Amino acid sequence: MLLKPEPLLPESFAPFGTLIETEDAERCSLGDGHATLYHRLARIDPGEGASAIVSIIRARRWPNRMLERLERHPKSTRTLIPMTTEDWVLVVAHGERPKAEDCRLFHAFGDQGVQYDPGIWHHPLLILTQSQEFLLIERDGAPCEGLEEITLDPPASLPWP
Ligand SMILES: NC(=O)N[C@@H](O)C(=O)O
Repeated sequence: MLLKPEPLLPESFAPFGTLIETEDAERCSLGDGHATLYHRLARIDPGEGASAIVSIIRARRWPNRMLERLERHPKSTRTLIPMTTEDWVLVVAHGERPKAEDCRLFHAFGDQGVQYDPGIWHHPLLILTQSQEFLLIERDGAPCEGLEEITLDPPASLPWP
């Protein structure tokens, strides 16, 4: 199943979580006008009894165009914000056991981050360069604690080599 990229817009991403970007954000001037604060871009939900932590993921380019699995983190939101300006892409899906045809492929600009709602299926990070770092705001715990995975069989595929 060949996925077709869609632009990452607040309304198209809303069923999966929150798009994090400065456009249309409430803002105020700081430091005598030398800075602008873009306020409350997302609200973190670390899940019951947990706190949120900040981590960094260094993603490497996916080795081929075949996407064979999805993952989810049922207990908390998961916030991913690129630390460099390169565009990137993301794949998300709804449902208890989504199939390749349920997957949506979004093309994100380098100044767009996302916050997945708890339990939203997503593919591991997909970047367009060799390596890119992302700030991750996640539920405190051991790395990958609570991660669930499913296999996409048949796989979904990216529309580029
Ligand atoms: N493996 C990987 O890139 N995972 C991320 O999507 C994440 O949510 O941690």
